[in-house]
Amino acid sequence: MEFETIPTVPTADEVLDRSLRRAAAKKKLKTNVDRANEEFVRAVASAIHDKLKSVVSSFPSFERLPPFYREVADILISLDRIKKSLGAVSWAADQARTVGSGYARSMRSGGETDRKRRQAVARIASIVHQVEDDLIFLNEARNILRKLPHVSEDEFTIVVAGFPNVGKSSFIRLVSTAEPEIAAYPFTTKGIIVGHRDIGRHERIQFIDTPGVLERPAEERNPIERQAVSAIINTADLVLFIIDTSEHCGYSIENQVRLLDEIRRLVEVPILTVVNKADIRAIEGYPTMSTLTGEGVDEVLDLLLTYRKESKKASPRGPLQSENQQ
Ligand SMILES: Nc1nc2c(ncn2[C@@H]2O[C@H](COP(=O)(O)OP(=O)(O)OP(=O)(O)O)[C@@H](O)[C@H]2O)c(=O)[nH]1
Repeated sequence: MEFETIPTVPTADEVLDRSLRRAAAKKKLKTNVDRANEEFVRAVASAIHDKLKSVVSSFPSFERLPPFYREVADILISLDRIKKSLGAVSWAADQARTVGSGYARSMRSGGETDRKRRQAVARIASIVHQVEDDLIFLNEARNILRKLPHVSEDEFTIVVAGFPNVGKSSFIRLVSTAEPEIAAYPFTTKGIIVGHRDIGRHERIQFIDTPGVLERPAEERNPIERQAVSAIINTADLVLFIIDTSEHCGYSIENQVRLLDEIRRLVEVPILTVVNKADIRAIEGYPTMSTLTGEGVDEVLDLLLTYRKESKKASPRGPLQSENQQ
C-alpha cells in the first residue's frame, strides 16, 4: 500500500538543521569569503527546497487512491486539510528557493555578504517555521495512514459481519491460506482481521472482519463510526453474516437479526447468512457450521465461491481491467 512508504515527515527545525549542516560543509570548500557566503545561501535554499518538495511528493495522490482509503483518510484526517498542508509546504519550498536566489544574486557583487547571509538564513528559517504546524500535521496523518489495513481493490472481497464472539475471526483463520493480518483500525480499539485465500494460480479472495463498533446499536454510534463501518462494508462484493444461535457470544438472536437488518440496509451486494457454533445449537433453514470442529466450514466456503462465480459473470473483474484502472 502506498501509505507504507511515506517516510517520517521532519519537523521545521529538523529541515533547517539538516540543510544548514549540509550548506556549512559546502561553504568550507570555498576560500573566498564572499563566494563562500553566496554558496552557503544557495546551498541552504536548495537543500530546504528539495527536502520540502520530497515531503510533498512522498504522499500519494488522493484522487488516485481506491475509494476505501480515500474515504477512511477523509474521515480520519480530512483530505482537505492534508491537501492544504501539502500546498503550504510546497509553497514554502518555492519561497525558500526564490528568497535564497535573490540574496545569492545580490551577493555576487560582494559587500556585506556576512550580513546578507545571516539575513537570508533568517528569512528562509521564518518561511520554514510558517509551515511548522503543517509539517507536524502531515506527520500525524502519515502515522495514521500507514497503519490502515491492507485492503485490495482487485480481489473478490468478502466482508465478515456479525457481533463480537460469534466466530468471525475463527472463520477467517480457518479459510485463509496464510496467517491473516491483524491491522489496527483507528475507529476502534480492536484490531480488524484481513485474510486471503488463494484460488487458482493467480487469484485470491479477501476476507475482512468488520470493525468492533457494530456491537452498539446504530443510533449510539457517532457519525464517524458510522462512516467507518460503511467504508469497510462498501469494500464488499459479498457479505457473510455470522449468527451465533447458541447466544454464547452474549447477544440475543433478536439483537443479531436486528444487526443483520441494519447491514441489509447498508449494502447492495448479496448477504449470505450462516449459523455458527452448530456444535452447540443448530437451527433449520440456514447453512450451519462450527468453526470449532470445522464441520460445515467447507460447505460455507463453497457457497461463497459459488456467489463469486455468479457475480463475476455479472461484472467481470479480470486482471486486465484492474490494470487499466490504475
Ligand atoms: N462452541 C463453539 N465455540 C466457538 C465456535 N467458533 C468460535 N467459538 C468460540 O467463540 C469465541 C469467539 O470466537 P472468535 O472467532 O474470536 O469470534 P469473533 O466473532 O471473531 O470475535 P471478535 O474478534 O471479538 O469480533 C472463542 O472463544 C471461540 O473459541 C464454534 O463453532 N463453536
